[in-house]
Amino acid sequence: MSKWTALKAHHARVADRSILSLFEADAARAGDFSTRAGGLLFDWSKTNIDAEGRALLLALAGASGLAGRRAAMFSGQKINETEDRAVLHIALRAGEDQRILVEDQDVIPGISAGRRACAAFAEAVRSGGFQGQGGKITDVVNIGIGGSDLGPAMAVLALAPFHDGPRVHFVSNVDGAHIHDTLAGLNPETTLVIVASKTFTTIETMTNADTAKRWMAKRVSDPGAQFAAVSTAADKTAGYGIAPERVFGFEDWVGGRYSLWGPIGLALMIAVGAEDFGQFLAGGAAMDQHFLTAPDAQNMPVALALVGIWHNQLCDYATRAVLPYEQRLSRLPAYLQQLEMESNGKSVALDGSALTVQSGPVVWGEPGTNGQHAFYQLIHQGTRVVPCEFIVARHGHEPDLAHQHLLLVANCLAQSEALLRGRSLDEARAIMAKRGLSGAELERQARHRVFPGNRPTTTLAMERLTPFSLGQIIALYEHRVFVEGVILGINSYDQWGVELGKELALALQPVLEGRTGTEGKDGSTAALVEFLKA
Ligand SMILES: O=P(O)(O)OC[C@H]1O[C@](O)(CO)[C@@H](O)[C@@H]1O
Repeated sequence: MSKWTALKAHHARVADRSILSLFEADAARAGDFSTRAGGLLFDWSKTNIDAEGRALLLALAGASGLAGRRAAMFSGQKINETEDRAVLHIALRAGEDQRILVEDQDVIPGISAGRRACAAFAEAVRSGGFQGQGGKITDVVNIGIGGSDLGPAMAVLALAPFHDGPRVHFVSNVDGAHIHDTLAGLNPETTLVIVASKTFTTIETMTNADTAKRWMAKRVSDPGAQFAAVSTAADKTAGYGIAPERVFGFEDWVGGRYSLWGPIGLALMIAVGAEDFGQFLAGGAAMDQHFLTAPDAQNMPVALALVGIWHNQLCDYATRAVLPYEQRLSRLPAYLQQLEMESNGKSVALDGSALTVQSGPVVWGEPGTNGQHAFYQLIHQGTRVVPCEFIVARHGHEPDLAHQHLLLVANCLAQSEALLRGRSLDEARAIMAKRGLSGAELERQARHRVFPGNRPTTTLAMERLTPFSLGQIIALYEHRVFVEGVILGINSYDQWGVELGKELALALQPVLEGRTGTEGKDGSTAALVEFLKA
């Protein structure tokens, strides 16, 4: 029997079981289904996975070649086969004493030199050693999209309590409203623009960079002097007129959505300083060590992946909600959408054959408690089950507002408890009876107040959101995506699915300008062009 078949048979046997019954049968369950790594706690006991299910999932992971693929990634082998590239974001946070070879070349010295160059520039911007035409830099605008935006934007917000540098803004959308509203109120003479693009060809980024240059040129005699670039394409940055000392390069074996750890993190480094950025890297490196050395059964990224596989593949839950009870992680769901969906949203296996399992799930979410007053209604009482992943810290950063943090934590725990327990019809009837209802009206009202419960959740808990713990969490999710991708048998590191839309958008520009016609377009697109063309 294949590992998948065995798992499916097990799932069929336990699918209708109540998760609460697992706690009743095993007093030690919470500890047994919790995984710890460097101060983080991942509680996956509020799922329907039992000891047998876990053993079968671990066997599946083992049989998928996880150990070999992990070793291959960490040793610089070209596991991104469709792009013929190594996958080495882990090298960006590795210590200077490590050696990682790509085609017999140690990549660590180059990474260390790049890190030092970024740190020197970031510190110069922060201290005033680097100035704009109008003096010390007050504002930094990072222009990038996808992996060149979501990571730094998420992390800059997450680490707000550590900011002591200039204000940092992010422009990503080609919608002119984004750059217009961001630049409004900024002083071009004290603004630094970072053009962040791995390829330096992305149309949104290059269009916004041109707009920023024109805005700056109105007040600054040499706008290029207040531009920096982060890219793998040194030839293109030079062509754009940015002096080489402000160009920070990285290698093509760093995928866009995995690039926050290197020069793409420049905006973060300017905001919090090189030392705190180093702590962020240290957190990521600590998670790497854990992932490499902890046995699979005690391995946190593996645990997250097994829960993900169980819910997506066995239970057929098509989405998962990421719900940080931490306002400053409000961009984390968007960041994870790219990380997870661009990585594991594929229909083809490594060998080019059609995938025989589902691709990765839809990832979405919002911070708690806001979500509670918006979409949790469906999570509690809707007909579809949405596995929820809660994230919470023991402490906030506002000692004067500790009572608010306590309320936040109470809400987080209450949600997973409510989703586990639910409320039975009898309990709802008792509540209605207490309110003085009886008969058919009591019955009718009680039915609306039933919570089915038995809805799976996990909770990732930490001491406090710091540069180090943020690094741990981001690396944790990266490795989770890797493990899920290995189990699904796909390449998590290419993204061919983004190409077609880009090509068609380019072709539609002259059609919308009226320079070419709508021949060959489907009826809907042609009609929309007619309606929307300027
Ligand atoms: O950094 P670049 O090359 O501008 O690309 C931005 C983003 O665009 C994508 O290629 C998707 O369109 C992402 O993978 C990438 O993060």
